[in-house]
Parts: sequence; C-alpha cells; structure tokens
Amino acid sequence: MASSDLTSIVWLRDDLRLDDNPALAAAVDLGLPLTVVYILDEDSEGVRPLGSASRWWLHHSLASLASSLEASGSRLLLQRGPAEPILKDLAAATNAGHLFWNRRYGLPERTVDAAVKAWAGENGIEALSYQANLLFEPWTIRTGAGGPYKVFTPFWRACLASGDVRDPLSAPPQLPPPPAGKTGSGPAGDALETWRLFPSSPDWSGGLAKTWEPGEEGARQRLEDFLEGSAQDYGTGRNIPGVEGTSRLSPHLRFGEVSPFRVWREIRGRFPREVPADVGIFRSELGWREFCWHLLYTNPDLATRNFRPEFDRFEWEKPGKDELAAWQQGRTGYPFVDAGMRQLWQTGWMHNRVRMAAASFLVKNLLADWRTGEAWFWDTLVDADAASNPANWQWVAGSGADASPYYRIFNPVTQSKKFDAAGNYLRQYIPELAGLEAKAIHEPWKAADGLHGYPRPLVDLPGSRERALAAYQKLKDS
Ligand SMILES: Cc1cc2nc3c(=O)[nH]c(=O)nc-3n(C[C@H](O)[C@H](O)[C@H](O)COP(=O)(O)OP(=O)(O)OC[C@H]3O[C@@H](n4cnc5c(N)ncnc54)[C@H](O)[C@@H]3O)c2cc1C
Repeated sequence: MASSDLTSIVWLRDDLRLDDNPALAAAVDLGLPLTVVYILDEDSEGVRPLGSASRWWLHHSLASLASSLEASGSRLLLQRGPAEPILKDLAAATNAGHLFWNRRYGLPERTVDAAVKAWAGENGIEALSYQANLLFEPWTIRTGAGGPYKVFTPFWRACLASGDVRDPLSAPPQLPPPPAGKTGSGPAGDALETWRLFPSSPDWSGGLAKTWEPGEEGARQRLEDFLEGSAQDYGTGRNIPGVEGTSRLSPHLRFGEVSPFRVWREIRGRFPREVPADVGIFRSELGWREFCWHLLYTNPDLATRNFRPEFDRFEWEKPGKDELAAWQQGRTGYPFVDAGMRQLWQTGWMHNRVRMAAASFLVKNLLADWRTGEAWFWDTLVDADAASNPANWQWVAGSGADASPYYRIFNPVTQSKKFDAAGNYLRQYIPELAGLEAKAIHEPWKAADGLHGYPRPLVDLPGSRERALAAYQKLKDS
C-alpha cells in the first residue's frame, strides 16, 4: 500500500468511552481511516485476570461502546490474547502509521505498552499516549524530597497545588470509517458473545443487571443523578448504607466509562463560585482513587505484598473453610457484616462504610490474611480495581500506606447501630431479620422469639478483638 493509504489505530483499554477520550480525539483530528480495537489480554506476563463480576461488566460495557461507535460511523474490533503480537499483526493488516492510546499505570500493563511503543518506533509507526484516567499522573506528584507520597492528606494537597485540572474533551460527533482492507471488509474480530464473559451455569448476574447500566450512558446518568441529588448532603449521606448517599460511580470510573476530568468539570460547572463543603468531600474521595494509583505505581505488587514490610512477620490465622464461607456468604451472625456481604453477592457492589466493617471483621476478628479478602472482593466487585482494592484492604489491615491504626477494630454492632439505626439496610439484605424491630435487629441473638434461621455469631466479639490486639501488639514489640 502507498503511504497515502496509511491508517490509524486507537487501542482502547480502561477508557471505554467516546467522551473525553484524548487518544480517540487525536485520531479523529488526524482524519485517517481508523481501527478502534479492544484487546482482552489475560496472557501478557503479570496481567491480573479479571474477576467474575468485572467480566460481566466488561461484556455489557463493550456492547454499549460498540453501539456508540457504530452510531458514529465506526466499529469496535474485538481481539483476544497477548496485546503486543496482536497489535503488530493488526498494524500490518491495516497499514497503520499511527497508534493512539490512553495511559495505564500498573507495571505489567506499562511493560506491554513500552514494548509496543518501542516496536512502533523501530517500524516507522507513530505511537502516541495520553493522560485520560487519572487527574494527576503518579510521577508528577512528588514530596519535597522527590519521593512518592505515603500519606493521603499531603498527597492530595500537593495534587491540588500542582495546577488546574484540564477541561474534558467532547465526544467526536463523527468518527473516520474503518479501513476497508484488501478484502474490502477490514480485519475480522471476535464476536463478543464468544468471549463468554458472563456467567451461565448458574447465571448469578440477575441482581447485577437490575442494579447497573454499564456503559457511557449509564455513567452519565449516575453522575447527573448524584450531582442533582445526594451530592449536596454527601458528608452525612455517604455514611448511611440504607440510603443512596454516594455516587455509585466506581464501576463506571473503573472501566473508564466516565472520565475523572468530566466529573471534575461537572462539579465546577454546577458550583462555579464555590464548591460546597459536602461536594468538596466527594472530590477528596476522587483523590483517594488517585492516591491508590499513586501507591500502585510505586508499589506494583500492592495486591500481593505488604506495603509495610514488618507485616511480613504478622501471624495471620488460616480461617477454616466454614468460617471463610460464612464470611463470603453473609452468615457470620453479625447483621452489618452479613448485609454487606449479601449486597456484594447480589449487586456486585458494597457500601464503603460496610466494606470497612466487613474487611475489618475478616482480618481482625477472624485474623485472616488481608489477601484472602482482597481476592474475594476482586472476584465479586463490579468496581474491582487493581489499585483501590489492595490499597484499601491493606489500609484496613494496618499493613498499608496511611493505614488505619492497628488498635482500630470496627465493632459491627456499634457500626450498625450508628449508621443503620432503623435497620433499613439490614432488612433489605437479610430477610430472616425483616420482622425484628430496630431495637433488636442489630443483635438478633438476643431476640426473645429466636433467630428465624439466621445464624448465631461466628465468633465472640470481645474475645476475638483481644486476640487481634495481642497479635498486633506482638508484631509491634518484635
Ligand atoms: C476493603 C475495601 C475494598 C475496596 N475496593 C475497592 C475497589 O476495588 N474499587 C474501588 O473503586 N473502590 C474500592 N474501595 C473504596 C470504596 O469503597 C469505593 O470506591 C466506594 O464504595 C464506591 O462507591 P461510590 O462510587 O458510590 O463512591 P463515592 O463515595 O461516590 O466516591 C466517589 C469515587 O471516589 C473513589 N473512592 C471513594 N472512596 C475511595 C477509597 N476509599 N479508595 C479509593 N477510591 C475511592 C471511587 O472511585 C468512587 O467511585 C474499597 C474499600 C474498602 C474498604
């Protein structure tokens, strides 16, 4: 083919959107025939395969993206396997002269990207990458001494002082058509259904489908509903699991269906003079997301290694199969923990307040290694995130950056009484307890008329707390 027949490729990854997609916008500006490809890469070295709930989400997100691309005159090419050889073949098949993508921050992914970039350079292909999924790229935020931050507050202060957050780009109204190729039809891709990303026997995804609308439109709607509704009471509402007081944007952010730049801009647009304090708290939660990625960037094995190496000496107990199953299935006998774990199973999401209590119960009351819980959340959360999940688990365990102090052990009964006083959340997820009054529901084992099939407490709270404190003290003294 002549050089005038050159085409472009946009390689989409964790940025399944048309809006504020700098890689896509740059390719549109260039105007050459365009291949938009998504590669399901679970084969490149070190890449963590997606969990089951994430696979369900990905299926629907890709389906939604494919329709948007078609409506804009393009199409989504699906390929599966190690990204580097696939891209090489694709570039050859389409006579690509330009390759665009938005940056990723995990080490295995960066390694793949660097290899592709090097290969492109050697072969006369221009490979350009863009900032799209983090407001502040990890290497740009440094302490006075030049190192990475380990504590959130100064990290976030440094981010905010580092300059304005850029405005998001609009979705291109029209995309260049895909290249015709030698056969006139362009390279063939996989049919999404053949990837079998959703569960079949049994299909446990009914609750997920009822709860979520994966894709850009679902993300846009969530953001708008949140900013119009609970955002202004976020400071209080975010702690009450029985109400929809948080944005529920996490899976949309995880898959890049909405850009953090768009979220930031919508807040500024709605509150041009001054961002209300409650909305400011919400913005700093976005800051926690940035912080987790900052941590992962400098600690690539955050999901497998203690951030604080002294925790390598910590004496975790291996939970019995039944104990672990009771936690996973929401049968610990502590309603706050169980409601959370059942919410997770049914909807693929759990309220943050309850995540903290459920995680604390596993690592402190059962003294299980945080990696056990991290793996379960990785499999079951629709927002399972390579940075936020391990960073938060390590925060709860005390082994992480800016971690919760070791003596902080969430008491699931106190948490329940404080944050779900009327028991609405508990009743929603634990039908066995639906008949109990607010006074009795937090400690059902004390109820005069029995437990209605709900289990008795798996462990004694004061005893397991003492055991955890002793184990943590031993580590401190060693
Ligand atoms: C043990 C444990 C595991 C977690 N695993 C994940 C995970 O895999 N993926 C994930 O996105 N969040 C995780 N979180 C953080 C938090 O629970 C969720 O981000 C939040 O519940 C998502 O709901 P939301 O979108 O309504 O949040 P909102 O309160 O509306 O917050 C807005 C956004 O800020 C970010 N955010 C909020 N809190 C945190 C936080 N503590 N850490 C990092 N980012 C945050 C999320 O992107 C979230 O969508 C975990 C927390 C705990 C305690």
